[in-house]
Amino acid sequence: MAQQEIRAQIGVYGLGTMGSALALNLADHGFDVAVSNREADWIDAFLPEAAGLSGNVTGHADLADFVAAIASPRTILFMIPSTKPMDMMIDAITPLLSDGDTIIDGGNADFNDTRRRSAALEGTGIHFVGMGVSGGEEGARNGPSMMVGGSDHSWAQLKPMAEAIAAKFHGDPCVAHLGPDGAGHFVKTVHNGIEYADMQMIAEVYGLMRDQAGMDAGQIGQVFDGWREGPVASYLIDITAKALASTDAGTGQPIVDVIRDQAGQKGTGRWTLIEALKMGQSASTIEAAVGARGWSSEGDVRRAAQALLDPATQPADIPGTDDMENALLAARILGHAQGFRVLSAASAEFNWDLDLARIAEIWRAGCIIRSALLDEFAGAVRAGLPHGHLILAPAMRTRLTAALPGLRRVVAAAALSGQPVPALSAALAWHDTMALGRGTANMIQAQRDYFGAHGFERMDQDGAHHGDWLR
Ligand SMILES: NC(=O)C1=CN([C@@H]2O[C@H](COP(=O)(O)OP(=O)(O)OC[C@H]3O[C@@H](n4cnc5c(N)ncnc54)[C@H](OP(=O)(O)O)[C@@H]3O)[C@@H](O)[C@H]2O)C=CC1
Ligand SMILES: O=C(CO)[C@H](O)[C@H](O)COP(=O)(O)O
Repeated sequence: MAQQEIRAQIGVYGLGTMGSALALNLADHGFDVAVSNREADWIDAFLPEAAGLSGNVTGHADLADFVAAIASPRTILFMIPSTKPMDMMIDAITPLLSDGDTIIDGGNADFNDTRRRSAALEGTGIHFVGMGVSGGEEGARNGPSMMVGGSDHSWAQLKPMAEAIAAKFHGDPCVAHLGPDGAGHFVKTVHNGIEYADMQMIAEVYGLMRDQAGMDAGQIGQVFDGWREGPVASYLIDITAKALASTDAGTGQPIVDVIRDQAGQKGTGRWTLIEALKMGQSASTIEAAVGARGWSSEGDVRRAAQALLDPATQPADIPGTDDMENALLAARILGHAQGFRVLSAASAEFNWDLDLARIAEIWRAGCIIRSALLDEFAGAVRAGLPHGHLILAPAMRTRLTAALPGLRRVVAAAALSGQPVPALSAALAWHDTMALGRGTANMIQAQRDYFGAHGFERMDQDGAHHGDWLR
């Protein structure tokens, strides 16, 4: 067969961490892959890695050659920054494409951009897919979780390849077509928001052990190692245990002890919040996590403030590690419940008809937030959420009743001893807000009516009312 007759089933553009791993995963599963990259050197460096895999991998420095190497209708996956570079690449590649071809943005995109790009290509015959990919480099290489938004036509093209390379939970591929345009990227954004909250909660418990219980990294690592099999078992607990056991080659110290306490962020956590707030939702655990990353960047101020601020700490019994495990368990349920609530609101807002149970199912393996609890979440969502809330599902109520005492003791001890636990506190405060039939918003309404004549509803009469305020 002549060389030009061999056409790849998929093109992968962008051979960075994620693109190269996904291309290798595809080739490992027998798919023929055409690859390209802005800097051609990366293509030459990449191709030897793909040698010997079952699929044929060809490299193409020229964009037109890359497109020509892919069988029609084409499926082209971009793993590049989903910001300006994605717009530039859409502009560059679109004139080379034909009716029925699909461009996939597999990066972490703001779903508003995905909707804009989908709308711009509407009617051109070219389809646009926003696909969230989770699992980091290792997941991309060996089985990620993927959240797809786009047309049925594109999904039909992509499905066999996506299902083959996805992580499997008891044989079920962790990938699904979740809706049109921005649905996949929105779900990935909320996944990352939950990821932020979970990471922050773990960091807070680590802080209690380090700063209040006086444990060193090795000792804390052993506690997390012991949690790898229990109810809080998760990928993030796993890597926390491994990170705590890792040593810095240069100094011989635990590596966590030489890392500056300043967290980076690329936007997905913040986007979750922005979208939640726009829809009148509060994802307070995620907000606490995003805020904590923000405050962490003010290291110089915090070091100066430590000498100036008196925390007026009070004696506290530092809870044992069983309480801390329960605190993480309860807070993880509450954090996920907020995430699912945001998804549910977005589904209604954008008419996506998101299948929340399927979303929970495709998060059971491959993704960063995979955990022992996710199968329980999936079961609870599939059974139907009372009043639309995960925390009201019978299995979750049972779990919360057992774990909340630990969360309360941890938050109380942290407050007394001056240890910041913003995400754990936010989780508890949200639980208690939801558990209080008569809250305190009557006072907010009184104040609003007092200063602004905004009116209020009464419990005993219909209609809008004003108070006879003393002035
Ligand atoms: N790393 C992770 O854990 C995860 C990342 N993602 C997302 O995947 C995408 C890729 O991330 P990752 O692989 O980590 O990033 P890398 O930095 O490893 O690679 C970035 C890739 O984008 C290319 N690129 C950058 N700018 C441009 C441009 N202007 N035009 C064309 N190509 C460009 C780079 O090409 P060049 O070699 O020429 O610089 C390179 O191939 C991002 O959207 C990221 O958010 C999603 C899930 C997890
Ligand atoms: O999508 C991911 C994991 O799911 C990426 O690793 C992402 O970069 C994580 O977000 P941030 O860099 O803001 O911590």
